[in-house]
Amino acid sequence: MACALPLERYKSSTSLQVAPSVFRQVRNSSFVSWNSDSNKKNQRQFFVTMQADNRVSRNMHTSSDNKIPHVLTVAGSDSGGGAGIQADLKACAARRVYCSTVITAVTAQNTVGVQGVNIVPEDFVAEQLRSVLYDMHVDVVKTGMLPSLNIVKVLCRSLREFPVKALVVDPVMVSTSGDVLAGHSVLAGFREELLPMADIVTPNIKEASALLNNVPLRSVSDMRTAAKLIHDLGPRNVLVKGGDLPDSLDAIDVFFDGEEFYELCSPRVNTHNTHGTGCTLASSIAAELAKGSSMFSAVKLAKRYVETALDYSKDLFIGNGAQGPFDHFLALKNIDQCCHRQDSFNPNCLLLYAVTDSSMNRKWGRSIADAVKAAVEGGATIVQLREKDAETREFIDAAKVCLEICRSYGVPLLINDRIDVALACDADGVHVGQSDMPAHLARSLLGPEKIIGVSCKTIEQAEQAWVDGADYIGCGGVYPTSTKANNRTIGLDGLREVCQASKLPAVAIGGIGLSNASVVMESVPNVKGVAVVSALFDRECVLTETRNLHTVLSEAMLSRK
Ligand SMILES: Cc1ncc(COP(=O)(O)OP(=O)(O)O)c(N)n1
Ligand SMILES: Cc1ncsc1CCOP(=O)(O)O
Ligand SMILES: [Mg+2]
Repeated sequence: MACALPLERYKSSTSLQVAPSVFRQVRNSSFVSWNSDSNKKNQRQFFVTMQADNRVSRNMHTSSDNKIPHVLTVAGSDSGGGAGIQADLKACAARRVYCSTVITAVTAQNTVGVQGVNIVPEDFVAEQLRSVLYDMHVDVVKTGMLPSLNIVKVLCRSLREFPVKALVVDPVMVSTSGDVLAGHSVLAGFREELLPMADIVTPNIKEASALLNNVPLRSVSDMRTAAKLIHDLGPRNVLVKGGDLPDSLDAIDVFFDGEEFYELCSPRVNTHNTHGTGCTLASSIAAELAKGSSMFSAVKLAKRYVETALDYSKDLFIGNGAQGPFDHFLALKNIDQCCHRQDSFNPNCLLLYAVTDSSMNRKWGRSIADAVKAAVEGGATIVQLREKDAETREFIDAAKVCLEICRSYGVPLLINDRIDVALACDADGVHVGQSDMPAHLARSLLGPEKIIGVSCKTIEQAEQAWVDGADYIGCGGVYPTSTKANNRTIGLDGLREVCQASKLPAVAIGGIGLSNASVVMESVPNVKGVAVVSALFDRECVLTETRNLHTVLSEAMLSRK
């Protein structure tokens, strides 16, 4: 029976003294070393002590402010470093999540194929699981290669003993080179034990077919049927990956949450460096879940990350085989800057969205930087540089200065229309309209971390923005405006209709200012904020106008609660 022990007892308990020697013996000997009597004794002593101290150690972990999201991967090792445990470790590190590992098999593998597989005895898989789960607080477990039915059973037993926040199952069966990694008997374990426990399962076309007694999958419609049938086996969500679907220009994955189907479409990256994409995707989903994302955002973020990494690595040359690995860290080339940027988009920053205008600044004799500084000092929560007639070089220079100002206030800075300028100054993102660069292309150029907003007047456009990987929509013009010529006004009703249907957070734009901001916030409950040009920048004092608008919006938010 587990019991709570005082901290002093924990500190001096034998677990801390026994553990290192136990681990040394494991490292210096073969897997069967546990058969010796003395090791068995040590092992027993180790876990009896760990069990007794379990509550104390868990309390220590959960109370810590420095807790880092933690994924445990249960998978096989790939000596080539592209897939398996190695891909999982890299993906989690790139997504800034701690990753512990339970190795189920050691493969001799490279970019040509799998030359050998050594399955770890199930007792020792159980041993590794105990070592991690007794000691550490694991948020999410992700599974990859589970080469025997007994290993599946051992894992399920551990998961019942140590429930985690989420279980991500990548039902690895065949390597990219076509080598079999899990025999037929494992399928029964997946169907009967593991899948019913899974929060998501991520089969590719071949794996989905194998899980369903080899039904052929040839189209997106077949993938939908398969997703539904796999869902019937028990997992809460299913992602059928369509990368291998023949005759398709785009890569289409089908996500099914038990109620709705979503087709996640992305342009196919033309590269041979795809070894490890399945492992990386599943680990990245696990990482996002560990950080607290909902399932659907975790899937979208993970897909976005994998697509970006593939695109960055398309010309990489590692190994002479047909399918090379990709570089999980290239997207983080600018790792220092990434570290002090916000981790992911926070929709609350849409509350007071200040959009600059060069002609207004000229009229009032201000530089872009002066206008931006006054707006962020006054409480703008996000800034967009909308400099329609600026020269490119001038625009980049001004954007760099504005970025420094915004970063010092922790306010994101986006660039209107100009993806090139956003890249050149490393802005936090872009805002694009229906006739600008499509959001999915902007995403592939900017990478997974940047914020992308899309102007939408219709439900269909909002749906497309979401499919394209945007973070928010700008919806309007709500009221008539003279800032944007020939812009159709959609009114409060149009705003409400689009916002209610949108899966992305929305900000209202067009003719909004002090006099009507609270009406907008009150009449459209799920609008996140207002984007404003003239009410801030076509005024004598930008600071005062922003402060006043901030007060109005804060009050509107309070009255929503
Ligand atoms: C937040 C926000 N929403 C909408 C727009 C308009 O963008 P677009 O339709 O591309 O028109 P231009 O601003 O480029 O004239 C926006 N800029 N910001
Ligand atoms: C850029 C834009 N997109 C739709 S309306 C609009 C202009 C908003 O400007 P203002 O806040 O001055 O009405
Ligand atoms: Mg535009």
